[in-house]
Amino acid sequence: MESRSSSGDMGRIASWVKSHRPMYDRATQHPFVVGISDGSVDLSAFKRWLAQDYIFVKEFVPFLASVLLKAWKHSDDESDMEILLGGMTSLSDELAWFRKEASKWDVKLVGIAPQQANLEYCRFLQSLMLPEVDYAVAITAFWAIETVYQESFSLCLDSSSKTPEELMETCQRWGSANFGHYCCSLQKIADRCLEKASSDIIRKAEEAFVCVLEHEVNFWNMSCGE
Ligand SMILES: Cc1ncc(CO)c(N)n1
Repeated sequence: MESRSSSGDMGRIASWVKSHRPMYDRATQHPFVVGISDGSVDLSAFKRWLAQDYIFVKEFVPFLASVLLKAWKHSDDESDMEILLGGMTSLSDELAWFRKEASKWDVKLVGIAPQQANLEYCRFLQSLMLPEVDYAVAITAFWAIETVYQESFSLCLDSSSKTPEELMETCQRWGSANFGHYCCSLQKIADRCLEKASSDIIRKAEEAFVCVLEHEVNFWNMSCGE
């Protein structure tokens, strides 16, 4: 009998992580994050990341709103809405956390210009907000964006890591088991949508996944000051 998908028992998402492993690892084990986990991170790089990520997360709100709208229109599973709404709540929390963290580090958040890599990433988000972008494509990108941070920062919480105490809160925000659980829920939604998607949509979703990985690497590079 023919298997359910070209990837056999593995969901689409897991099969893409496998087939794009080198790029996935570049995004989730970047020197910036490795530097946090071994304590060698340059604090001026961390501060640059903090201010730039605040700009990014503000753009992430309308992106998530567009995903919510697509779920409302096209999802056949009511629980998607609940999961995404939970994500919206944590974004509101996250923005408040950025302001608190910035004041702790004496980092300015107002009047900061987004750097090139950030601008390009935000532009990519905007392209995914268009109504003609399929729910399956948007939710795949959303899963990927959250998961890169989850994998990255959970590395900094490993028992063998030497993450500086003052950076632990940052790492816990995205690296926690709770956030990991949320990413798994997003993966299940994406896999379910992709199971029913046309080959054209599947191709676009894979492209969006790879684009997210590239933008994430560029974002880390920018934070390192490259
Ligand atoms: C650049 C970037 N990627 C992912 C996340 C996760 O929300 C974030 N805050 N910033």
